[in-house]
Amino acid sequence: MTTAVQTAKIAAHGVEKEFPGNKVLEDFDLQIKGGEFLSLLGPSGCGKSTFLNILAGLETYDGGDVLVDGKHVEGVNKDVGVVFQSYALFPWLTAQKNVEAGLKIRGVPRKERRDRAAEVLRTVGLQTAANRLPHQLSGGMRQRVAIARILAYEPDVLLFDEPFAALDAQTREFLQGELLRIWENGTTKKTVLFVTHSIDEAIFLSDRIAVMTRAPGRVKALIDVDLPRPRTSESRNTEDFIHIRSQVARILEEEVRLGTDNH
Ligand SMILES: Nc1ncnc2c1ncn2[C@@H]1O[C@H](COP(=O)(O)OP(=O)(O)OP(=O)(O)O)[C@@H](O)[C@H]1O
Repeated sequence: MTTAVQTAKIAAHGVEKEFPGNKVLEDFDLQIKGGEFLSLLGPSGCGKSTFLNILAGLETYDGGDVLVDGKHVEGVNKDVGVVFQSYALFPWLTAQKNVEAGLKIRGVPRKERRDRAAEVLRTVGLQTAANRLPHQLSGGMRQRVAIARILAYEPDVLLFDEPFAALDAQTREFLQGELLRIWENGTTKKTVLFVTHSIDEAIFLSDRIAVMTRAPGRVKALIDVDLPRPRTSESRNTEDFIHIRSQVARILEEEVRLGTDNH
């Protein structure tokens, strides 16, 4: 194992994963530094979610190494926060209680649960909606509750699996900005893996983008996103942004075309 693998916050080395009759990950290598925001892009079905689930301990793997803080991932890792596309909120609990539920599982005492939930709901701009049930919230608000729920227990590592994919374009851009604000203002920078299909979303948010091959997936290219922070909606119109977009699109298109040529 190389030194880089040992010192990275997240390290995947030679990861193999096969579902029955379906090789999904093959020789998958990726290192993410502590405090880095990395997005994972790739053709549909290339194994992005599978890798994220492996990191969260929700899925097993067949070979290679997957390490967080130098330790092999074995079983569900409570120090890792995951936000999925579907909000996964308890429909019968208010926003406040949904956030508290995550803390309860971790054994946080009641008073502290209440205070911390109120604080993170403020952080995501939902203080006035704390007593509403999920069906009384918009999609964007529900996803903010899901983000608040993981922020409440302060994991070092945040994993996002297309969290904004179900939202309208305007809400999506708004929440991208909000997520960056929260991440950039955190007292300790969290390490983020963000799975998305949107090239623009990946560029706007990330320090680096990993582009995967079609299945069986491995990392095909790593692209640095050297846009200054804090980023604003203006960042999206800069020459650098547009240049990175065409670079990433070219790599992705090549992979998708190779896939169709084979069928
Ligand atoms: N639990 C499972 N059992 C069997 N096959 C699975 C399972 N989970 C995923 N797969 C298959 O593994 C492959 C990779 O799926 P995965 O969801 O990781 O891809 P993805 O890159 O996230 O795709 P998308 O971009 O379309 O969301 C797909 O062919 C999928 O059908």
